[in-house]
Amino acid sequence: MLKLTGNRDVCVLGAGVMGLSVALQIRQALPELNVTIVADRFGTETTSDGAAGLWEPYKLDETPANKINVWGQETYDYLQDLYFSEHAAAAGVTTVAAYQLWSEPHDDPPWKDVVPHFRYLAAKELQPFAAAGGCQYALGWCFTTIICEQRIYLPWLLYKVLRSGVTLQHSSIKALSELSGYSLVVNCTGIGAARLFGDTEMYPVRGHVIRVRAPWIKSNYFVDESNYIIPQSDTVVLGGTAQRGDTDLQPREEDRQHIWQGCLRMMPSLAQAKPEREWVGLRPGRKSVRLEYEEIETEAGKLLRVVHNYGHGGGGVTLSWGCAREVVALVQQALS
Ligand SMILES: Cc1cc2nc3c(=O)[nH]c(=O)nc-3n(C[C@H](O)[C@H](O)[C@H](O)COP(=O)(O)OP(=O)(O)OC[C@H]3O[C@@H](n4cnc5c(N)ncnc54)[C@H](O)[C@@H]3O)c2cc1C
Repeated sequence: MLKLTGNRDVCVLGAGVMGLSVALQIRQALPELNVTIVADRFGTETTSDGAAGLWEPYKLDETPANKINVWGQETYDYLQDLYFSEHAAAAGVTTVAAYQLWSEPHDDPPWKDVVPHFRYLAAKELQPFAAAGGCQYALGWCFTTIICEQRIYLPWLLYKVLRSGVTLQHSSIKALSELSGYSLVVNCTGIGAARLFGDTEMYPVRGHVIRVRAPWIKSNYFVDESNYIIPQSDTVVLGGTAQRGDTDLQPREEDRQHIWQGCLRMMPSLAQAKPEREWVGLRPGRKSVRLEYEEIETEAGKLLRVVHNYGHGGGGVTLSWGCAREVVALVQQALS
């Protein structure tokens, strides 16, 4: 039991994969707290909803490898447990073989011991990819990873959040003084943190994906962090772009061409795939993920206790459960 020094009301600001994971874990670990999720976007309007949900620490810049490995491992283990549970289908969690190919020599990924079955591809295994694309690959590796399909997982998670007693409030926060009624705020605003918290270290990383019908594609493929193929239950996600500082949410023809041509080179059978829809989202880029406690003086001169949890770039799903666990520890410390 927490010995509370203030009221029991905690606000989780944001309803993407981070906000929902945090809200649920606070209620599970600290049931004496009242939790309200405040957000101006829920469900399909969030960045999280557009993500394919592949476990892979992507575009995390200078976030220390040891942090990524701890948060990533905890999330991997949690998702793997879900996969082996009766909830796998309802939660949209599955496992896939992942193949990553590099045209130039490349360092090992720092997270290679987090995933099972990591190994380098032999020359004869690279050969079919090279033949399909009419190119040479210097290196490739494969491993088993998890897809946590966000369009299925987020509604499932929201249901669990509501069942745990969390309240939802649909509003857009313009000033931190609007939150001063809470004993603590967990900041899970993603790209929104730049404006609301004046974080100048944040930058958007624009991502364009195309979803196609190609039910014969069952594995994940990645080339040079440039093009990727991620199977989902109903479609296959083809990517992608990673344009730093670009906030244009409209799909562009040159990106469409880059995605199609790049993915076709990897997997020529995609020429038979039927395009379904496309989407552009902004990854919440930051030099390093921000997960820490801060006391902020609001515009109205009041002290606001905040636990920050944002800036997860292209790996928010991958780190979600592990980050939420660390948030809970910080909340407990701050309120004790
Ligand atoms: C094309 C693309 C593909 C991706 N694929 C993957 C993938 O396969 N695997 C992976 O791990 N990651 C992937 N990502 C990254 C992942 O989507 C993000 O890291 C993750 O969604 C961030 O989650 P979040 O909850 O922090 O932010 P969001 O989902 O953006 O949620 C932010 C929440 O904060 C709320 N908010 C913000 N400001 C305010 C305010 N002032 N007042 C009220 N509410 C506010 C918003 O309404 C929203 O509810 C991908 C991203 C893109 C763009």
